[in-house]
Parts: sequence; structure tokens; C-alpha cells
Amino acid sequence: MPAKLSVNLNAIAMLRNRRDLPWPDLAHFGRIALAAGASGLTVHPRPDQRHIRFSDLPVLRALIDDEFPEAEFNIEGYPTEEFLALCEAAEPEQVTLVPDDPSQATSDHGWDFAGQQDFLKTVVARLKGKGMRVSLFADGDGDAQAMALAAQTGADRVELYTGPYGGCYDDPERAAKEIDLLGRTADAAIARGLAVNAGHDLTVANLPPLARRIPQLAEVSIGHGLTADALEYGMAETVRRFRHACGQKV
Ligand SMILES: CC(=O)[C@@H](O)[C@H](O)COP(=O)(O)O
Ligand SMILES: NCC(=O)COP(=O)(O)O
Repeated sequence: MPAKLSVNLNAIAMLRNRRDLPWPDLAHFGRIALAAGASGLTVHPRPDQRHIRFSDLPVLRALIDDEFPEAEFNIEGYPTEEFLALCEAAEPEQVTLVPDDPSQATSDHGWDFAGQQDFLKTVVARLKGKGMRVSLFADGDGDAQAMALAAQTGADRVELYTGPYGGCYDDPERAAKEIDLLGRTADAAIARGLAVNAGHDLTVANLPPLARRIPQLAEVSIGHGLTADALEYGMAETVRRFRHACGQKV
């Protein structure tokens, strides 16, 4: 089965937050994404709310429940008490736990499954006890032992961190090495009974080779590259609309 696409709204939220105005409106763009066939919406609220605001969560939950009941809500983040309470209130179908520090610009590594084993076991059990699927952000470095430890936490899935692969956009040789490592990590995860998601810096160009190497890929969550493409493919029509608003003949 092809991988499902969950559209990450963080980049659109960051654009919105440049002004004290309600656009671009997250629910509006979430609706467009789901109406176009996306399987779900992903958000990664951070403690400073620099992109997703906590108040966005009930709005997006209601959008899915009221208009797209087949779709999934995926909330990503570091499991502080505040984050866990947000998840318990929004009841996403999936929570992706990410070991990011509030000072990080973006997520840039997976969990230390040995060092954080007890902590993860507790958090995974709490979320699963409330009916949420749990995925753990993981380095795609080919470490089979790490996948064994990830499975021992009780999680349902891992999300392979594809940032290093995404960074190889101009270096096909390095990209091939990264795909090999990601593929071996996925093989080890699947052998331990974990399903495999992937995300970070995925694009229309780099996704097909990854999906060929990992045919069991359950879901990809994509925000930055997808938002960049949305701007590109919508720019010409938008300029025409603004020229018309200027009074020009279009
Ligand atoms: C978990 C992860 O990989 C991230 O890609 C993240 O959710 C993206 O969010 P930002 O774009 O806000 O960094
Ligand atoms: N989990 C990864 C994600 O949601 C999106 O990451 P990116 O495409 O914005 O890099």
C-alpha cells in the first residue's frame, strides 16, 4: 500500500504569526489539504508557540471530526507535562514523540532509546492508555539495536528522521548512502514489529526513491517542502489576482 501523506501545517502557522491577523488560516489550508486527498494533518506545537498555537489544536480537531472523519490528526513534540495535557485534550489519532529542546530551530535527531528507555515506556503507556497511537522519532542511521530498544518501549511506530537525506539534494552519491541507512533502519524496525513513518525535508523529488527502498512506509509527514511547492504552484494565479485588484486588465 502506498505511504499515506500527512500535511504538516507548522510552516503555514509560522507565516500567519508574522502579523496579528487571522491569515493564512490554518483550518482553511488544512481543509484544502484534506479535500485534495491528504490522509491527515500534522502539527508540532512548541512551548513558545512560535508556529502552532495551543489554541489551533481544538480548531483542527473539529475540522477533522466534522468534515473529514476518516483523516488522522498527528501531534508531534517533546513529552513535557504541558505537551501531554495538550494531546490528552486534542485526542490525536497519533502522537509522535520527538526529543527536541525548546532552543532548537527544528527537530534534528532521534531518541536515545537506551538512555531514555524508562521515560519513554512511561509516556508511551500513558498515551496508548488513552487510545492514541504512538510513534517515536528515530535516527535513520542503520542501528538495528536502537530499533529493538524502540520496540521495547511499547510504541507502535517509529518515524525515521530524514533530515540528513533531505540535505543531500545536490549530492546523489551521499543521498544513496542515506537511503541505504534509512532502509536498513526500517528493515530492523519492521522485524521488531514496528510500523515505519518518515519525515523531515522530504520533497516531491526525494520521496520516490525513499518509498521504493521502504515499500512498507506507512506515512510521511511533510511541511516545509510541501509549503514551498504550494507557493510556487500558486504564485502565478495569485499575481494575476492582485494585478486585477490593481485595476489592471488581466
Ligand atoms: C518531527 C519533525 O521532524 C519535524 O519535522 C517537525 O515536526 C517540523 O516542524 P518544524 O517545521 O516546525 O520544525
Ligand atoms: N515529521 C516531519 C514533519 O512533520 C515535517 O517536516 P518538514 O517537511 O517540515 O521538514
